[in-house]
Amino acid sequence: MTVDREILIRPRLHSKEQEEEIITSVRGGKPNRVRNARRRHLSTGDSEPIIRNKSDSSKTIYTAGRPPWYKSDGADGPSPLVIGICGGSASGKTSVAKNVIEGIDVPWVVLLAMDSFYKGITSEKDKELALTGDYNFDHPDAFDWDAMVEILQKLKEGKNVEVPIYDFNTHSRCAETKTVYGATIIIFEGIMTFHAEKLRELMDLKIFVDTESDIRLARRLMRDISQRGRQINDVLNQYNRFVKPAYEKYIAPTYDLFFYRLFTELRILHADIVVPKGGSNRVAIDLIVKHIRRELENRKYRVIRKTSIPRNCSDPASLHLLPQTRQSMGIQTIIRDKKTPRNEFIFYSERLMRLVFEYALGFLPHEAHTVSTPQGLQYDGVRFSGNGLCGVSILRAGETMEKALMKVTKDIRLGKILIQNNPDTKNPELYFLRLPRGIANDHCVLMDASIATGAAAMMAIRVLLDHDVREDNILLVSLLMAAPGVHAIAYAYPKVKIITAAVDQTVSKDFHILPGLGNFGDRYFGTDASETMTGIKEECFSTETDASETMFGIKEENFSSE
Ligand SMILES: Nc1ncnc2c1ncn2[C@@H]1O[C@H](COP(=O)(O)OP(=O)(O)O)[C@@H](O)[C@H]1O
Ligand SMILES: O=c1ccn([C@@H]2O[C@H](COP(=O)(O)O)[C@@H](O)[C@H]2O)c(=O)[nH]1
Repeated sequence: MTVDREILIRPRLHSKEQEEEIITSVRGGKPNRVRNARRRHLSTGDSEPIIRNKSDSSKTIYTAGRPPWYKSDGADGPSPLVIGICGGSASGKTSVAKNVIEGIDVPWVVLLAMDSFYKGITSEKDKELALTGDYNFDHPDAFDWDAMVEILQKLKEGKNVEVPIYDFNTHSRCAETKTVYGATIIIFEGIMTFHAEKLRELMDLKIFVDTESDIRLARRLMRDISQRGRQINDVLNQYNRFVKPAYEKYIAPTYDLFFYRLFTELRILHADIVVPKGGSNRVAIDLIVKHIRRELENRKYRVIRKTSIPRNCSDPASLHLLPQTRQSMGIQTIIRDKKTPRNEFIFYSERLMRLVFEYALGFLPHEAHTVSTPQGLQYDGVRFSGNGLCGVSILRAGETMEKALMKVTKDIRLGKILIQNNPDTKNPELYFLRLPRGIANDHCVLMDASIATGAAAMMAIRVLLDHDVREDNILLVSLLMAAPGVHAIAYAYPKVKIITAAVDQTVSKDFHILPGLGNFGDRYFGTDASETMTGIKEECFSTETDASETMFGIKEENFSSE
């Protein structure tokens, strides 16, 4: 397993040390709260959980999975396709996985490494053995099989999981874990991925990467010396004592008839496809990609949005509804009225925004704070006790809320996310991203004027999490939400506080909130729906970005807004 510089998105602000941190990244998503600039070799955790598609730079793939769109009520949704990739150490498993991911071109993919499940060593004696290549990491007993099965099973069910992170330098698990979400496709790669029956049962396709032993040894020598801090003699010793025999006994018999006959009592042939020459075998990769695409088509992959909720389903604990006073009800009545002219619609919706923001700010952490009044007396009050506060709008309707947020919060830093539905796949896609600098330590007010199925909001939450914002530091604020959207978001992200002025019960088949208030953006901006798609993008890119800076089709920019 190696670091591929090319496929990482690197935001431009990084200093040399931060850059160092990024290129130490390995496969998968971002380690939680890993802030170590020291170059480390970890089992998992690309610093940016994104892969750029080399053949089409406008496509972006999220390798830490996608939010569990399905099962907002524990119900259906197509099961993800699980692909197992097995092969000897340094055979090119990771390279094959990445080439396949780029070829299949779906936005949400989980890339999980078996290395993450090494038990690791704790005793001083074992550490000394590991140093000289005398500890056996190539035996099934070196892995935590129960954790592997549990995590893969959960991902297959669309749930999010905490994946351990393994440090090859210290031969131990890191304190941090990495949050990974279920996805359309889950790729699980490692030296013994076909070893356990319970794991094999979860796999829909089993690929074996077959690379000559001398090439594997040469690659391993280079990798272990340059990335895992080993000495040449120790690498050779470990290879001869453990890696080679384990390959012949546990790995090769899962696909190779010769070794299978030698160890027939242990293994049967499991691989569906054998890829000779690994990642450079374009023909094999193309065939695999075609097969996977056909499978996905058969499974009818779509973001299935919930347009209803089960009967008697109570409100989730994370939902906070603005107190329904006559004042807020009166404003709602005006903005829901189709006869309300645009200037009044803007005026009253902005009033409602201020009310809902004031209410939302009450959910931020506060601490006791005493001040002296001009009369020389003390007043025991409270003040905001968080690190910082920022607002992020989901374009375009969320942008209408920025002015109201700035009226109630002084000097707030703002960011924007543009998410649009792909008209063919109906999947939400990320087009534009501009987040305030240092957002990871902030409480973040995520805003959208109306939320129907919750798909765009969930993607936006996911983007914030990918930028290290803590789930419990996110306040999702809107004027109107549909109940199915509330439940879907609360199920996927239970720690996000959902704050809204109103909840309507129904979403129509074409994803309109009923009774609703119409298309908020169109009514606010005075546009009509047919102009909306192109209008938003042009508006967004012409005012906020420099097209030359657009990376990989998504503009990702960190800035501080004064
Ligand atoms: N087809 C190839 N040609 C040249 N080098 C390769 C090829 N495939 C992989 N490598 C290199 O070999 C090393 C191991 O590859 P990797 O995909 O990480 O293997 P694994 O995941 O099986 O350990 C890496 O340094 C990688 O860049
Ligand atoms: O602490 C450790 C854990 C594992 N290894 C070696 O790693 C390879 C598996 O990783 P690949 O990326 O698939 O090559 C395995 O052969 C172990 O020998 C280690 O050296 N130290």
